[in-house]
Amino acid sequence: MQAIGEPASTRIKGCRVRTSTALRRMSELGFDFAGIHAIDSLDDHALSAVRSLVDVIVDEMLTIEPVLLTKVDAVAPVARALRKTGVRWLQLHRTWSVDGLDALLTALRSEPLNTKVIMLVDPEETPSRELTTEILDLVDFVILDHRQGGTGRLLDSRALHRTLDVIPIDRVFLAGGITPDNVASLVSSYRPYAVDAQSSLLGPSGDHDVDRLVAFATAVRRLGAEGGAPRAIR
Ligand SMILES: O=C(O)c1ccccc1N[C@@H]1O[C@H](COP(=O)(O)O)[C@@H](O)[C@H]1O
Repeated sequence: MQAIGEPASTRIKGCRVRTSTALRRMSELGFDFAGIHAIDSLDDHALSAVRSLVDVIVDEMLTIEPVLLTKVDAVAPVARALRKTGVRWLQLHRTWSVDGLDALLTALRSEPLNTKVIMLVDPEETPSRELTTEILDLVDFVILDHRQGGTGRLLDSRALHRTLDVIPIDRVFLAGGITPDNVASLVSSYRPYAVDAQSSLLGPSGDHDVDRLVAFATAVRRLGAEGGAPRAIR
């Protein structure tokens, strides 16, 4: 995986990874991040499923970073989940209060994991400039997506542009309806730190579809190899 701060092409995150097969395939294809869901609960059952995927990454030395994705918004269970699974990247798919976030980060600082936090900002909710700036002061990255998540719908472009006036693009995971067909154009236009896709990578069975994974990774990597298309004027 590319290191933070390295000038590099846009990273790729694939979400809702549930099987070791999908994990291996994504790693082989050069996906940088695997989003592993524990959306509504961080109980032992959910954490053991996350842990078994993390074990595959560690045991097989896969070059993909697991991201724990949750809507749980309480400090103790989130800190425990990271401790129990060994995951170092956390996606909070819910807007925390600034005080809550502060408490979480204080708790995480006492852990040895050096967790990177990605927090949801939904551009269509027109977050205030002040709130967005406060969030940016606390977290490492934001994910721009619909609050609901997993919608397969693109963000409204005017709302997206408004939000990107406040958030540096190299701290953005861009999500929401990104597909193998539209990802090249979005990367060329915005050059986010990472693109994130879920619905478009799943086949009818709900599992990751190999052809879609290949098409998605190829579309992003081809741009990187070409040095990227010129940034679009917004
Ligand atoms: O997929 C879900 O059900 C989900 C539920 C709650 C929060 C996030 C969820 N999914 C995340 O949504 C983005 C984008 O998905 P899509 O490409 O638009 O389908 C991705 O990070 C998913 O992990």
